[in-house]
Amino acid sequence: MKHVSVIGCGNMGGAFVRGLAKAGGYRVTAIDLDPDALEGVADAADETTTDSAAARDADVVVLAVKPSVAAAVLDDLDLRADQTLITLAAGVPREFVAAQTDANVVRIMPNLAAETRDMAAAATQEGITDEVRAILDDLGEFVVVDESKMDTATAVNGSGPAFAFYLIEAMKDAGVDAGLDAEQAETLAAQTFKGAAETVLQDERSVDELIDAVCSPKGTTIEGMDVLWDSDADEAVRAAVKAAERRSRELAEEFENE
Ligand SMILES: NC(=O)C1=CN([C@@H]2O[C@H](COP(=O)(O)OP(=O)(O)OC[C@H]3O[C@@H](n4cnc5c(N)ncnc54)[C@H](OP(=O)(O)O)[C@@H]3O)[C@@H](O)[C@H]2O)C=CC1
Ligand SMILES: O=C(O)[C@@H]1CCC=N1
Repeated sequence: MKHVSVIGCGNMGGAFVRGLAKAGGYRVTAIDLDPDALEGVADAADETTTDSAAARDADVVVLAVKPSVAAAVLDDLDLRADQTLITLAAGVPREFVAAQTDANVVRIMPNLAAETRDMAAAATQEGITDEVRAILDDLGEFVVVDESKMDTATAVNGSGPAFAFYLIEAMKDAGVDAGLDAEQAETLAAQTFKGAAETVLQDERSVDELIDAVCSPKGTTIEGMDVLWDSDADEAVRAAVKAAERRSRELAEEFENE
């Protein structure tokens, strides 16, 4: 059984802890300075502690604190060369982390769906091991990218859930405005996004072919698609991704200047 310690059990670290607990086969230690954060993962973790020294007992340590406190946490950690440290802080270069620990370091960009084991993650080739691959497999889907692509991955799959939540809400609101019950509209909108995503992942057809499959001749969908094709909706999504990517680059520059 692999022993994984998660340092920082807020939104992302907490999702990691709960996802690993659901996957099974892991001993999970949750580490956070905030007792409320530990309370939030107490049901899922095998043990909780405020003492970061506990990370020395793990095979794999997940550093899930804010980029601004990563350096201070690393300063206190005294990991061994036979341990792997997964860093997931946005904009924090792998080399910055590797320079402060003896552990093998891999940088990943995960997302909140670690909790339901539907995570999309990007990982650097450098530092990836079979045990890291197994963890990422257990929490969803992952791709290996060159670290130069990490700012883009941060925007697409790290920030991406927020963009998808926004689109689901827009679909839900449209249903509510037209008279659907709010709870039912949320179920229909969210399940539609989930089903569409699953279809894209599993179906051999391209997205254009799938759109075509939904558009019956002279039917309803083509009327809605004409509105979308004539709009700037795709431009707005691109602009959101670009803005998040730019911020990831800015964060990285702050670390490169340290
Ligand atoms: N949120 C997301 O969807 C994603 C986040 N990330 C990355 O994950 C990291 C964490 O983000 P997020 O989970 O949103 O942040 P949160 O603030 O929700 O969680 C961070 C947690 O770390 C705790 N913490 C602070 N200092 C220490 C310390 N020295 N030792 C142990 N724990 C500490 C915080 O406690 P306190 O609140 O008391 O400070 C908090 O509970 C960031 O680097 C972010 O870039 C990556 C992908 C997606
Ligand atoms: O907003 C952020 O900075 C973090 C990184 C990706 C998702 N959340």
